[in-house]
This record gives sequence, C-alpha cells and structure tokens, in this order.
Amino acid sequence: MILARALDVTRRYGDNLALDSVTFEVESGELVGLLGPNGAGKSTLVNLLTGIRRPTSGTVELLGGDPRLPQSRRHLGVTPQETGLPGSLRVGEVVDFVSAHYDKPLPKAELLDRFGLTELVRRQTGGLSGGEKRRVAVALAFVGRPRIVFLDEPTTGLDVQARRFLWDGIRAFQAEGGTVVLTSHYLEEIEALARRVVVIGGGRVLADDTVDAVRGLVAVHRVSLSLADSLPDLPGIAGAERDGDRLHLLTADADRLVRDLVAYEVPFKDLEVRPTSLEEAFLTITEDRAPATAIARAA
Ligand SMILES: Nc1ncnc2c1ncn2[C@@H]1O[C@H](COP(=O)(O)OP(=O)(O)OP(=O)(O)O)[C@@H](O)[C@H]1O
Repeated sequence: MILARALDVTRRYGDNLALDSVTFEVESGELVGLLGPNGAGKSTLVNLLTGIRRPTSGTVELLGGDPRLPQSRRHLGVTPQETGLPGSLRVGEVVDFVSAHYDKPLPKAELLDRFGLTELVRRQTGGLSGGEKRRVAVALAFVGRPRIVFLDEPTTGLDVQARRFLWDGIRAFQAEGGTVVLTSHYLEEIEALARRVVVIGGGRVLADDTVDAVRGLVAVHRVSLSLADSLPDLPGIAGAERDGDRLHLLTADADRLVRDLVAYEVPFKDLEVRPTSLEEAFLTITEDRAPATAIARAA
C-alpha cells in the first residue's frame, strides 16, 4: 500500500526550479532515505508531501488524500529541518501539549524512554543543548502514533551517542510497522537505517535503489598528484581539475588509474588517493548519467 506519493511533481520558487518532474512513492512499512547535497530539493519534496507547500505542477498524495487536508495529516508525524520549542516549557510539558492533540498518544514515559530523553523531562527546553533540542523535536513527531513520519535531517548536530538513541527510536517505530522517510547528506546515516535510498540532485531523482547499489554509484575516488607536464589521455577519468601544478582526478577505479599512471611513466609526485565527498560524487553522477531516470528504480 502506498502511503505517500509525488507524481511528476515540479516546484518553482520564482525562477528557481527546486524540483523538476519528480516521481516518488513510499510503501507502507518502508524506511526510505532521501540523500542529496545542499539545495538538492530534499526539504522541498518533504514539504510538498507533508502539505507544508503546494507543487507548482504534478500531484502529491498523503495517506490517500491531499496532504493539505487535516484528515490526510491525522496519521502523519513530521520533524522539519528547523524547529522552535517554547523555551520556558519543560520537556514533559511540551510532550503533554503535543499529546493533547491526539486521541491515543504514546504514553509520555514510553516516548521519552524510546528516545533516551527520560532524564530531561523536567528541564526547560530553552536550557537544552542544540543536540538535546533536536532529539526532543524528533521524538515529538512520534507522539501521535503516526503511520508515516518524515524526518528532515534528524541527526544534524548530534554526537555519536545521541545519534544512536535517535536511530534506535526510529528503528523501533519501523519494527512495529511504521513508515519513515528521512533526509540526510550522509549515505552512512541512511545506511544505518534504510535499505532503500533515493538520491536527489538538482531537483531530480538521480537514483532510487538499495543502499549497496547507490554506494557503488557514488564510490568515486579523488586521485591527486603534482605534475608539471600535461597528463596523457588515460581511461576511466570522470573529471579533472588543475590547481597550479596539482592535478585532481575523479575516477570510479582509483587502483586502475594509479596502475595506468605508472605504466605510462607519468612523472607524478605526492600521490594522494581519497574517497570523494558526496557532493563531488553527485556532480559526477549528474554529469555522466543522462537521462537521470535511466538509473531510477523501475516502478
Ligand atoms: N522558500 C524558498 N524560497 C526560495 N527558494 C527556496 C525556498 N526553499 C527552497 N528554495 C530553493 O530550492 C532549492 C532546493 O532547496 P531545498 O531546501 O529543498 O534543498 P535541500 O536538498 O533540502 O537542501 P539542504 O540539504 O541544504 O537542506 C534550493 O535552490 C533552495 O535555495
């Protein structure tokens, strides 16, 4: 059963095309990661599916209806990228306030325990650290026993332990049949929770596949070397950039490139090989894989 769906959705902000003909579906019980660099369109997609914004064209559906209607949103939980908690209220009071909006909210003790917040119950939210506030904000998405939860960068700014508490809470929700969509800049984060990852870049779906498959797609390495001469024409170079006599090469197969450099007797110095950042990998995917939908999962 499909709980959320965007069908050929485009969203513009003035001249800025934030989403370009995106189709995306979430099945009941899935935990899907939306992965992409800054400005890719992840939050825009979440905002459309949760009824915070309207698409410029195309259709969006949440729990079988228009996400802007209250009846469609009744079983929805959301933590946006930025949340404001009322600073003078205690954590327990904020949970009570949100719980009062639902018929059968999760018991407070259970919610706090699930997200490792029990010790903070009497603390005013204004005095919490940034990471503690974030954990409270994420936990609040689960108060009303939602069927589907959207978490926009839930663990930004959290240390390792806090992140694990959140991941455990999210996993427990899914283990009970809950459905989760979360956004992240980090494949590692999505990997910890989800099997399916949808890569968004430049407002388009670049890939919709398992984490393993996407890891293969973005497994681009940067080979840097100092070289005064020009480089011979070597295979497998997806991108090159020169900075003085320093050359940075992007490749999916760094071992082969290094072997070729040696075989061609390229007089390089100070060789360095490292994984690329996700941003660099996305640039490579975007440039090399047209049309982007060719690698999207078959519907
Ligand atoms: N309210 C807005 N007004 C104008 N432009 C917007 C607005 N919201 C988003 N945009 C633009 O739409 C594009 C997509 O932004 P969006 O926030 O959806 O990306 P994102 O993938 O969530 O990025 P990040 O990881 O940085 O949060 C960006 O170019 C952004 O500047």
